[in-house]
Amino acid sequence: MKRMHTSQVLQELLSARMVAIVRGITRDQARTAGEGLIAGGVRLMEVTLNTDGALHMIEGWRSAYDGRAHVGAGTVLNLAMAKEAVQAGAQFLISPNVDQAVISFALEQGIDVWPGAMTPTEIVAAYEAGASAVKLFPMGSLGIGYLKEIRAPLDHIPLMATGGVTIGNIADYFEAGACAVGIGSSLLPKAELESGNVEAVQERAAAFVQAAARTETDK
Ligand SMILES: O=C[C@H](O)COP(=O)(O)O
Repeated sequence: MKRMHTSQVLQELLSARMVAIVRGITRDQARTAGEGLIAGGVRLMEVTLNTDGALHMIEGWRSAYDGRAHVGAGTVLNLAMAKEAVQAGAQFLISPNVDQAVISFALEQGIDVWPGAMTPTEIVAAYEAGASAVKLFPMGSLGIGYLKEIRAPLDHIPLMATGGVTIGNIADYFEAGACAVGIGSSLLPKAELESGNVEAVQERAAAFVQAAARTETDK
């Protein structure tokens, strides 16, 4: 099995411990989001492919924030979408599902792929196929207890908890064993993006970055 445990993007994920997710935003809002996230210290940013103009946003963020953040594609459901995302410059691929063709393609391209899985069988299948981490989704519905139980037999697999992560519960996910979290709506509220308030995005992003940062008590 090919695995990329030493990739720079994975190291960044394990160090920053958070990925900012944008979904369903406009081009103007992507500019506001990008500027605020970067200013707030976010180092991994994902545009979901079910966002109109997602590929342009990935291209735009890549050229605007090169060297400051890694930009990836989310909601990569199949091989065709994976190819488009990589063509646009995506540096990592995230999915809500486990698709072997997407994983194989990412490995061929030397790009990290973090498929979304819920059950132990799906999680192990994704990892055995070569994913460098697995997105545990949807955490908002599964709950912290689920993550804790899954970690017991699967503590060799880095799990990125995604769905329902807020500033109020983010610490619980790390305590339960998440290697990182994916954060969408609570990090980038629609109203803030609609008003173009870069400072508000920056402030919120900085609070999440600080909450995700490793402390001495972390394992
Ligand atoms: O795919 C990930 C989710 O869209 C993020 O969920 P969230 O908005 O609850 O953070």
